[in-house]
Amino acid sequence: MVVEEYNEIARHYRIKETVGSGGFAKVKRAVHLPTGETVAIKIMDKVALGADLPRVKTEIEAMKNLHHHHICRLYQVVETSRKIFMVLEYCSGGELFDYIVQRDRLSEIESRAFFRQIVSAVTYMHYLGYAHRDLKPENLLIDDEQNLKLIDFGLCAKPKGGMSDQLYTCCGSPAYAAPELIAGKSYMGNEADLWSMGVLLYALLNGFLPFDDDNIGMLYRKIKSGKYDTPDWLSSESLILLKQLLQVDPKRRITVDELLNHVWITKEMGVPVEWNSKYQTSVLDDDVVTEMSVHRKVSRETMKAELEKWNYDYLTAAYFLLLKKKTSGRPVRLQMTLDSEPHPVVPTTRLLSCSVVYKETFNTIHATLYTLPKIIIRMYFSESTKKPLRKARTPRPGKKTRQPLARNHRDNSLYGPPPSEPMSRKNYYRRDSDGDTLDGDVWSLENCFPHGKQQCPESDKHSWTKETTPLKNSPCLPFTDDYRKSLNMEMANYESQSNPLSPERKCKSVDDSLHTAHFEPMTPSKQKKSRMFGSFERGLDKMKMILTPGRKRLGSDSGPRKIKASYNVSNINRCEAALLLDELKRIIPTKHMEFKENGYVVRCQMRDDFGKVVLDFELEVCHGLCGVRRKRLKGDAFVYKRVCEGILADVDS
Ligand SMILES: Nc1ncnc2c1ncn2[C@@H]1O[C@H](COP(=O)(O)OP(=O)(O)OP(=O)(O)O)[C@@H](O)[C@H]1O
Repeated sequence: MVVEEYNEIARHYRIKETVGSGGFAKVKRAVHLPTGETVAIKIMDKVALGADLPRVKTEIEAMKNLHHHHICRLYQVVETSRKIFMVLEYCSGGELFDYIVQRDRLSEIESRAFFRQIVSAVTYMHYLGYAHRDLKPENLLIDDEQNLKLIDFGLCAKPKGGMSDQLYTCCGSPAYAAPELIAGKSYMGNEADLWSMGVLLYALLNGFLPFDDDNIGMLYRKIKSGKYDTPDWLSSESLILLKQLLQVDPKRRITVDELLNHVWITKEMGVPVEWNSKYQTSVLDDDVVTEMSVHRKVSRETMKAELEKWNYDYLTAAYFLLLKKKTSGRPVRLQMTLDSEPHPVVPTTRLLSCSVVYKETFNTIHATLYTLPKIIIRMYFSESTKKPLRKARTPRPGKKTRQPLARNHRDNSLYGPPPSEPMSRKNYYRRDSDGDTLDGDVWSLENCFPHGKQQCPESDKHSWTKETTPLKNSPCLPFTDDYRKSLNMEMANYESQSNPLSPERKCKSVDDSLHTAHFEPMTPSKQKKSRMFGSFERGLDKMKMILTPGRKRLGSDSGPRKIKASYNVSNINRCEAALLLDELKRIIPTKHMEFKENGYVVRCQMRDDFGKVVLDFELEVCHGLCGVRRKRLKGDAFVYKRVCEGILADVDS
């Protein structure tokens, strides 16, 4: 039963809303019940991961070794027969990308404050022998104290021979990729990271990318040339540092050691970047151990011995979260007893990190007793709207299949009607990422490196499945009320998610980046090429709508939501919500996107020619000054930005 997949995690966490999703995962906010602390839970489906499962292992292993105040902390890992849950430090401030979007570009002072944190995290990683290989503003989250936390270690590499070892796998996001990497040469992970940091710094200071082009070939040429615009507002020190970072010859590129003390980095602060971790893991905290031992009714020594196993189980999570409370000056108190008794998870594989002993003992008993699911599972699609599904093209294992270059073409057939091959109910459930009727081989984290050798897997070895859209004939189907309710449901809502986790690739190899070439070129008038994000905001600002009173929206009797100003809300003057919504709905299909409407929320999805959802975001018309809340759920941030700009430019025209 699907329910069982969540039992283990539900013992200690109350799951809340989805806060993001990537190629691999859906990320939910959750509350850790024993401490009351908020966490993020990254949920991955093993079948959907397929051959990318080793990347998850890479990420978990790296996060277990990396303990730094600017690296997102891993608290717990739960592996069930079909799911992997990573419980992570929650970053409430969103992505650095969105932060820049809101501000057009950052001041030099603010850029420096953020960049120092990035330098600190990356230097720490490099000293521990790790290269991140996917540094970009989407992978830097902001916590509630405005500190950056680096995430997404699925592509990181820890060369056996240390940083001097050459790497060969071409991965990461193309706009941030170093010239030696896109040239297909061997490269050094740390040098490639420094190039990406140059791109990042440029984006912070300017609000657009140094190398950008709709055409991937052209983008590569620009990167290899190392030539970029230097706007007037850049100080001479900034220009020097950018030049040192964006050196085409990796051997002439600045090193992290030089960076720590760089004149731009230390300007106005006077001190070099402190890269040593502020976290202490070699000695356990006495107060936390005492609190936990009292609750577990064991001696402090026993408690210490359990914690020192660093199993990344519920005990590790409780330890880290109590420690977090302590460091932020709050009482080190558990609000409920730490329950060691497992729920009846019936894993086909051993958990990666949880104590296996108790699981094996109790699983047998509970598997027998546990018959009634505790929660109701809803399917939000009614029969009439259930989408016909089909299996997407399945690249043959072993055969390296690249995403077709055709994505470069601006050919509508790429977005043509989704394949209509119907899928049986059985198959429907079979491919549901949160479903329990999936069959076939399910790998575990333990057996995903059969030869004990970590490889960057060829992500194209998936058996892709896709969900065709009910929008084929009708571009505007409202969500049902059930779905609306389900948005607020906690456990029961997993089955009713509108967008089951799709097995999108994690490794955005350079060829993969052709996703970015999907979009119509902007006409000169629409092209605000020099700006990375601002046009989106401006486009919204310029929307003028005619006032029409009192129109009601399906499923939104109460009208648009009132939302406070936030980093992802754009205010628009002089408009009426209903008309703004109509206009958005008119424009979105012209961008070859599907959408679903739920009240004043329009969820937009774009698929590639395999039918895979490559971009997924929400636009919500809000009340007040009339604003649009935007939320990227999935897909490349720059593609998202371009699509949104395109929509708004059309609304504006
Ligand atoms: N710890 C966190 N706190 C808050 N939000 C988070 C956290 N981790 C991830 N997210 C959100 O979820 C999104 C997806 O997470 P992540 O990048 O780890 O998933 P992924 O499947 O590995 O993504 P990708 O395909 O980009 O590699 C992030 O971009 C971010 O918006």
